Amino acid sequence: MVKNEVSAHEVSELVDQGLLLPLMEEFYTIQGEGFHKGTAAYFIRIGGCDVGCHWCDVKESWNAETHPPTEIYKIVENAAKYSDTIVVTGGEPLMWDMQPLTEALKAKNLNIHIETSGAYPLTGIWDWICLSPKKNKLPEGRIYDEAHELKVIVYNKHDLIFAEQEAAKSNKNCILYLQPEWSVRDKVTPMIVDYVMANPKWKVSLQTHKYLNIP
Ligand SMILES: C[S@@+](CC[C@H](N)C(=O)[O-])C[C@H]1O[C@@H](n2cnc3c(N)ncnc32)[C@H](O)[C@@H]1O
Ligand SMILES: Nc1nc2[nH]cc(C(=O)O)c2c(=O)[nH]1
Ligand code: SF4
Ligand SMILES: [Mg+2]
Repeated sequence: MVKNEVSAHEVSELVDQGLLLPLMEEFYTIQGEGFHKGTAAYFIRIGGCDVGCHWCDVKESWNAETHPPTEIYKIVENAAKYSDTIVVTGGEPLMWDMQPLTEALKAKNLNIHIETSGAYPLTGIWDWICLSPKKNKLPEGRIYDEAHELKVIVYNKHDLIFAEQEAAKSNKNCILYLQPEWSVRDKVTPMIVDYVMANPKWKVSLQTHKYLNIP
């Protein structure tokens, strides 16, 4: 091995420690969904997810092996140039230890948000947690107490029952959103509208970036 070159074993240890993360993409855009929709933010998309939502709109993220292990300090240095609001998403970011990345972002005084299914234990320091639970791999533990918003994706009417079950587990300040699954939006959006008018503790969330044709 050439001097300074890191072995595959060392890479995997650094990934385990959260010092390298499989980076799929990063982009500056407008947060399209949920409470912070309309706010400019820099997105960091970390690869790897085994939750398996059949309608997932980023299936290319699932296989972590296809995304290069990237030094968190490079990610942070770059992110800080664009925005003071950073959204960490994936893939499922909580598959990895988020403590080092979020500490490094905080050292730059950035606001850090996460988009997560909660399928893995909560790590990291967050200013905003968007929990989007999935039936196939339910969240566990303290994330229900920590989440600022609960965003349930509605693909069919049973998802409204699931949404109520998940809301019952969430903290009392958690803001509740129903978001249409994109491919069936024409069918489920009217159902969500009726449901929110009948049950106004819920709010509608749309994937507004897709209407705006931005990333
Ligand atoms: C791609 S996921 C990545 C973060 C994390 N794995 C999660 O599911 O929360 C980002 C957000 O997009 C939502 N989402 C994914 N596919 C969608 C679709 N087809 N329609 C609507 N929302 C979708 C997820 O529920 C989540 O809130
Ligand atoms: N503009 C924009 N807003 C988003 N909100 C959550 C997203 C995600 O994929 O996590 C997302 C995304 O991919 N783009
Ligand atoms: S948990 Fe998130 S990234 Fe994983 S499959 Fe579901 S929507 Fe996609
Ligand atoms: Mg998205």
